[in-house]
Formats: sequence, structure tokens, C-alpha cells
Amino acid sequence: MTRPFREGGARPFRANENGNSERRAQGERPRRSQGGGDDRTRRSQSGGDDRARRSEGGGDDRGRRSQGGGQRRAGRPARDVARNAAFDVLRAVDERDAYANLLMPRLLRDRGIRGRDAALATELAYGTLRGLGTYDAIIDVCGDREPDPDVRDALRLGAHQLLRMRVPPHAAVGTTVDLVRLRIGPGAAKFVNAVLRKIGSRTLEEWLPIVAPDPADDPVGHLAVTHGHPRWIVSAFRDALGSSDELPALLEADNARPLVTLVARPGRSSVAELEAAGAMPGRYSPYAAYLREGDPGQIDAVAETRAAVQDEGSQLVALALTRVPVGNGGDGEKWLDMCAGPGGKAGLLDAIATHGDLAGQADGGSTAFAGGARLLAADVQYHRARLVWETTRDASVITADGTEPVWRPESFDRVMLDAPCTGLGALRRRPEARWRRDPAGIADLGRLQRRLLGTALDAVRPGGVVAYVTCSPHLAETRVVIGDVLARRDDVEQLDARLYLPGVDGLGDGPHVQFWPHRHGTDAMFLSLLRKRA
Ligand SMILES: C[S@@+](CC[C@H](N)C(=O)[O-])C[C@H]1O[C@@H](n2cnc3c(N)ncnc32)[C@H](O)[C@@H]1O
Repeated sequence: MTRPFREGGARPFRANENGNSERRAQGERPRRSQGGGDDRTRRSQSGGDDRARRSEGGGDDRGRRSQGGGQRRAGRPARDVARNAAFDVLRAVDERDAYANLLMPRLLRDRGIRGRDAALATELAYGTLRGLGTYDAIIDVCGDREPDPDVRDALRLGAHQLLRMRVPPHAAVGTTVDLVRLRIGPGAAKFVNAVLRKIGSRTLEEWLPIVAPDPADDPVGHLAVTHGHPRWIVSAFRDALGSSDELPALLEADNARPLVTLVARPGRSSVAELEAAGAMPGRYSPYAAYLREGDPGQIDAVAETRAAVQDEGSQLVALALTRVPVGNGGDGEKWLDMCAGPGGKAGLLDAIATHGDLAGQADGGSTAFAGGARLLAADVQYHRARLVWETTRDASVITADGTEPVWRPESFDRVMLDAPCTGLGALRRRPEARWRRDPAGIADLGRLQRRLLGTALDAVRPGGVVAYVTCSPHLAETRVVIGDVLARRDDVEQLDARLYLPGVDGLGDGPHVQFWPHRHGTDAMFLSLLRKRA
């Protein structure tokens, strides 16, 4: 992973005498640090032989001999399983583009780390990754040279403990220095000690005015640094919200750990069953339940794919598609989920197709689907199609490219197009994702989204409906795509999607809807419902 907020210049800026930093320009894109080459080839901080002492690969420590060759010698730091695990995750994210939320559970399991240590390791790694942009700005002010990537990761870890966790300063500094001495070397440990002491001399609230641009001059840059988001993403969120008023609340929500949300697939499980397993009913979706603690995989209904982990916004956009009246299409309805992998929405659509929208029927909803549809779920990637097959029961699942349809035109009553997108709406779930996304990719994605929407509209029969969904609020992936496709076709009308989400407010002025983490507690899902004219 590359570093955020770095512009050219060989040395970091230092705080000037007024306590204000000479700021780096806030870069639009994360970039590799100086030198253009591989950071790993540079010499370590100490200029000495620290690297020879460094543990190999940041991997699993089990089975390796301790520093003292069997017995820990006096004066040697003890291994701190939580901080070592967090450090390994940070290194893997940086060096191998690992996904923290996939790697951390595996690493905890492999090393037998449980309970409080597991919770601490997770908070250390995820919190550090989320706040990385803010911590880097502070580290740059406090250090007198560019740290090597592994040293920077250790500094970020220390900064997170000092500035955002309730770890006492002496413990935050001491444990991080111990970790660096063990994993990197004594020279780097000295440097880290000095920088962390400077960082710990102020609170986060005191640092922010020093390292962040003045909000009066640069409101977006200010929010980017104070809320740890790349500037281009803050701009994109402001454009999608239509003003800056809610930006701080949105960015704050993005930095908070989301509740685990479950879906009880109708006819296969129920919210009551999930409640009995410790969950509480969701706010909007009649199939949602929130799990405050515990491993969802331990719940029988989840293990048996009768229920699953699924964001409430994702549930609602799928449900909305099933609630649009499409007239009588003949015998049982035919549904298509065109980009189905890994199968979250397909799992819910599959259950409703077979058993009906049982909660909607129980509420007397006149458009609640009665059941008896057949679902075809497709994904261009075999391994993702396989995941769909594993999580659905009755659907037919194929590997297919939605831009080159293998199905007959106008053969479906309802089509779900959950388009490949930047995923900017789900940043709270993947702590490092915000620093990985690249605005340069949006144009290519936009072309694919337009092509897929075109084939989705071709696939639906007259009177049928297409749900265009993204897990991104970026206008270039949402309203602009819809506007362009509608401008080129006269056989499609946009429905007011809010009508199919009764009881959910704050969805915008329509006809599309936009969910927001700070308003709804969901991912920032976008939904447009498009009907093919009869
Ligand atoms: C946003 S994800 C879909 C998430 C899924 N609907 C769910 O709820 O779990 C987008 C999916 O589109 C697939 N995809 C990308 N290009 C595609 C194409 N040309 N045809 C079909 N699927 C495609 C990707 O492999 C990815 O699985």
C-alpha cells in the first residue's frame, strides 16, 4: 500500500516556531515515498545492520527461537502477541496489498490469539489503518527524516495508541519501542522512541490545528487530515451530499466500526431465530438483525446459509426490486442477478424468489412478492460464481460476462445489476481501502457500468424492471451513469425508488435513493429503479 498525503521533497517538514507546520500540499493520490524505487531497498534508519536482525517476512512467530536463543535474556523485551499481530497486518497491507479484514482473523486463529489480546490486536491494526493519513501528517512533523516503511508502520501503531486509545503514554511508547527493537533493530528503536515522545507531548486535538490546513482556506483538505480520508474521496462525498454540512458526520461514521448486520433469509430463517442467538432486530429491513458481539459464523442459521452477514442497505435495495409491480409476465417470474458474486443479494433474492417476501405479506404490503420465481445468478469470475452457488439453494448459477449476454433479450421480469464499483460506500468495513482506491480507475469503471446497464435493460422484458445498484455514492458511478444511459434510450423510465422503501427517510429528492452510513447506519448504497416501457 502506498502512503497518503505525500508530496515531493527529500525531508519531511518540521513544526516551525509558531507551532504551525509548514504543510505538505495535500496530495490527491497516495504515492510511494521518495526515490521512485522499492522502499525496501533503502537502508534502515540506523544506517547499521538492523535489517540483519529483523524478523523474516513479518510472518508467524510461532516456532521461532526467542531472541535469546531459547531463554529470554535479562533486558530483552517480551513478545507482545497483540502488537506483533497488528504490526504484521500493517506490514502485509503495505508490502503485499493484503486485506486487513481477511488477514487478521486468519492470523489470530493461526497463532491462537483470543479474547482481549485478539480484540486489542484488531483495534490496533484497524484503527491505525483508518487513521493513517492523520498519523502520517503528525509523524512527518515530529521526525527529522523519512522513516523506512516498517518504521513508519510502527510509528503509526504508536501514534494510534497515544492519540486515540486509552493506552497510558508510557505503555504506548514502551511497548512500541520494544516491538521495534525486536522486529527491526536498536537504532530504529531509538528513533521511534524520540518521535513517539514528541507525538505524546500533545493530544490529538492539539495536533490537528498544527498539521491540518486551515478550514477557512481549505475546508476539504482540513477534513481530509482531521478525519483521515484522502482528499479526493472527501470531495466526492461532498459532491454526492450536495453540500459540506453533513461531511464531518459522514467521515466520522466511516471511521467507526460498523455493527455486524445479519439477514434472515425468508422461508429459511427468521429474525426471531437470530434474536434467540443474541442479535437484535434491524431498524429498516424486516429481515435484518444486528449482532453486537460474537462470531456470526457460530450461529447455526449462518453456518447453514439460512442466514448471512449482509449490510442492511444491501438487503433493502434487493427487497425494493422485488416490490415493484411488474404486471403479469406469464407463468412464474424470471429474475436475473447479473453481477452476483459473492452472493449477498443473490442469497436474499433466491429466498424471496422461492418463498416470497414473507415479512411484506405479513405487513399487508400489496406489492410483497408471493414467491414462485426462478433466479439466474451470474458472475464473470468463476470463483465468485462458486461462492454464489454455495450461498444460494434454488438459483441457477453460471459464470458469464454480463456485457456479452448468454441469455435471450427481454427474457427477465426483474434484473439486479449490482455493478462493479469503487466501493467508496463501504470504507468502514475495509480499514485500508480508502488509501488503495485510485480516482484514475473511475473512468474505466464508468464505461463498464454503462455497458452492463445497457445489457441489463436489454435483458428485461417490456414492463419489467432493472435495479441499478452501486456500493458507492460517487456521482460518476451513480447519477451520471443513469443520466447517460437514459439520454441514449427512449424505452426506459426511471421510477421513484423511495416508494419501495417505506419507512426509510433521508433517502434524497429521488427518483433514485442514496443510503448513508451517518443517516441510516448502512453502507452508502445507491439504487435506481428503471422500468422498460411496455
Ligand atoms: C459489487 S460486486 C457484486 C456484489 C454482489 N451482488 C453481492 O451482493 O454480494 C460486483 C461483481 O461484478 C462482477 N463483475 C464484474 N464485471 C462483470 C461482468 N462483465 N459480468 C458479470 N459480472 C461482472 C465482479 O466479479 C463482482 O463479483
